[in-house]
Amino acid sequence: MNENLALCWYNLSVYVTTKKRNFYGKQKIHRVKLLNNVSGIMKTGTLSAIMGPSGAGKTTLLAAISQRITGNITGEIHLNGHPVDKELMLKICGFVPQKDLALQGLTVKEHLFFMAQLKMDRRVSLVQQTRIINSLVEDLSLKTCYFTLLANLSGGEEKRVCLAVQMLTDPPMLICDEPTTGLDSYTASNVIGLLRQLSSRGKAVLCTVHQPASGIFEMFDTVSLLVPGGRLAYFGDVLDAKKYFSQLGLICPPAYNTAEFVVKQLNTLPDKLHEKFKTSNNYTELLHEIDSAKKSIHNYQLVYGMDETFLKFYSVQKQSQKTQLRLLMWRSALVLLRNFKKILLRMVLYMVTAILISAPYIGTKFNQEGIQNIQGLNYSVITETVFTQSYAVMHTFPSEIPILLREIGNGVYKPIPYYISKVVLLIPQAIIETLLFCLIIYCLVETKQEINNFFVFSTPVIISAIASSAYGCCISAMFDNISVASMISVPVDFISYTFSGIFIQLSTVPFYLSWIKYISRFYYGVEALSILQWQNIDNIPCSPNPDLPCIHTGEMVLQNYGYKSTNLYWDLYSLIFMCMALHTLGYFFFLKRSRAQSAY
Ligand SMILES: Nc1ncnc2c1ncn2[C@@H]1O[C@H](COP(=O)(O)OP(=O)(O)OP(=O)(O)O)[C@@H](O)[C@H]1O
Repeated sequence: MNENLALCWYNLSVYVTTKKRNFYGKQKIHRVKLLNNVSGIMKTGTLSAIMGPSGAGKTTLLAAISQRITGNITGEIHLNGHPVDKELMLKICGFVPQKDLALQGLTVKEHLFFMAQLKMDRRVSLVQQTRIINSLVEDLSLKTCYFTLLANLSGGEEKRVCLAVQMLTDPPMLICDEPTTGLDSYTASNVIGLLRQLSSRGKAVLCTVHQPASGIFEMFDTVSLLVPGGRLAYFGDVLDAKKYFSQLGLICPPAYNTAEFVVKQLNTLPDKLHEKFKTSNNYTELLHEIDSAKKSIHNYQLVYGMDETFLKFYSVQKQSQKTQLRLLMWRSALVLLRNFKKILLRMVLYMVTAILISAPYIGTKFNQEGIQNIQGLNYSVITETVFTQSYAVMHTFPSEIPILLREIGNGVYKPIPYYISKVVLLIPQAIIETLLFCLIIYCLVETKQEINNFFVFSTPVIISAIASSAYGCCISAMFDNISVASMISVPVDFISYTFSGIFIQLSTVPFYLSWIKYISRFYYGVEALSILQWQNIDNIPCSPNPDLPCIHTGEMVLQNYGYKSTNLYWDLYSLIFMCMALHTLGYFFFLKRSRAQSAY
């Protein structure tokens, strides 16, 4: 990229709304200003820094400039004189976040190829992709960790992998949030050296640095200094910063780290430094520079209403949603297989539970006493299945959500292929686990009088399992916090299983509560299993004691629990409908969150 690009931001402010409760529990909405009229500029061939105390608003400024924030932004952002929109910024500006999020079960090679296929133009062949990846691996010294799992990378390697991912599309601008945090001074210097190289090759690079070690600060060309409240305290050449501070009477002692000195002043005199800067020559120069950068508009031609410089980024053809789905399924399956031990442990625990559940019912006779036992077993089978499948998804899905919301926010793929890939992988998992679970119970307990086919016995259980994993998906898409999801789920589940028909004769439930059974995952499963168990049975032996009541037929058993023998297909179809409704709801919650989430 040889063109001279200039991205300038003028009087940029960012607001967010926060909710606070007062002493009486009344909710008040506050509008908080995170950035306060900040201006600055970044240009091709320069390495710029943003520095300031923790919480000053450095990350917020980067996110606002790169248009990856969802808060309310005011002010102007111009690229070569044109107001720049989010779509273009996502395409031309790579963003390396402070904490990279990626599925840790992939190796560096797998992660780079996965990202290359989704981020690059789909017309780029695999051979070309490999060539680009190899050259990035060489440039960023990633050869030694090319086959290492992301989970095992060192801090410096992690930053370089993240940089490589952003470099795949060769964006002319690169924004890095604290690329040196957590690194020793040698590695930090290497990372900044790398960014320096990229800027000298014609990229505009901007990054935040917390407190750079001596020598690192001087590697930057320009610096923006922020004080708490997101206010600008300096913008200008790094080498002039020391002079500027000494003009204010703040003299950096000899042999003292300039960056450390500057940050100390920002912490101790925030208001004074902000006020002084607004009346300084540096600020006037900055405004003048922004003004002339805006006027460079005349040098660029518009083609189809777009700046011709960026036409190639607009014409990038992303992978189709079908290919995105295939790639996402490949990634999820790989991570799943790498977690083989966890899956095995889960499977073993599930099978042990099946044995423990069956144990009290082994030897159950088909007589009056056996009725309660068989119904108890039906209830245990469905309850265990519903809980296991719901809570397994509720605990695995949220851990991935921050990663994929960021990937979706950065335009790597669309929400729908991700959601489908997740569901498509969850279904076979639920089927296999439930089949093995049912097999153990079917073999250990003699409930085969009527259910003489194992697959008939397991069908309602499997459908309950699939509907329950849909419930888990829906709840975890709804809440970003697993503890809130669990808190909501516990009373919902408690009410649902109360209406399964085991604890209460369903026909005696008052009409204003009877609807609850229709939203109970437990009710449909237990009723379906009971119908399969008892339908067509008319020879249940009575107790030898003539004083005890006798239930002769299966129909009577069903009536006793408030179930209807004609409801079998209604139960199964209701579970299928519930599954589809929960996934649709889950997808919409997921979509809503992906739109509201900042992509940094
Ligand atoms: N969504 C939000 N709602 C409310 N406050 C927020 C939100 N995002 C950030 N803040 C607040 O804005 C301030 C600036 O945050 P930011 O992350 O930009 O700081 P920073 O300078 O990058 O800090 P650090 O160096 O510690 O990473 C902080 O006080 C933070 O708590």
